[in-house]
Amino acid sequence: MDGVLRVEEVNALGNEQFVWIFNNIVENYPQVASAICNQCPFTSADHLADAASNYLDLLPIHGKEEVLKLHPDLAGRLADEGKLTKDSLREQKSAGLHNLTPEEKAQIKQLNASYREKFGFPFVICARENKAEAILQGLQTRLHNSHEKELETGINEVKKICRLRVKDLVLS
Ligand SMILES: NC(=O)N[C@H]1NC(=O)NC1=O
Repeated sequence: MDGVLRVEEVNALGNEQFVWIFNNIVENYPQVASAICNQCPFTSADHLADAASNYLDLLPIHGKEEVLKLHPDLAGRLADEGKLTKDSLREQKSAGLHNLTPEEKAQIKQLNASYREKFGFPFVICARENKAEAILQGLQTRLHNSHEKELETGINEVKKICRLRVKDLVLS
């Protein structure tokens, strides 16, 4: 499902339509779409994703933490309850997180809880670029990082997720 709109079509959208279409390029954070819609015309899907990335980079520390907090845990409660956004559901499935063994599931839940307790925001990784095993490995490794390093790493992962979501919506 790569690309539904040509960039010319994106540039012809009104602000409201733009925000409606790109509302979840950052999970549960339509503010990014509102903030970049007046940067039209875009030359490509990557140009639009760059605008979203720049917006995220310019957020103050607290704003970055808030963005991370809007992400559901991987293989967490919302997944168990069928309450993920359709984007997150697809991403988590692509990493094979719906096929974890009970032991792996218990392990990821425990690591997610330790991570959240240490940093105050959830562990975020681009699930489409990783398989379950790499995610578990990443969680274990990243738990040892500093708060500053994880804020930066988490936001970089949000940018990767965002770029792939933009490319789902815009022909590239
Ligand atoms: N916690 C976390 O990383 N969640 C995100 N990752 C991803 O690829 N989609 C998500 O919802």
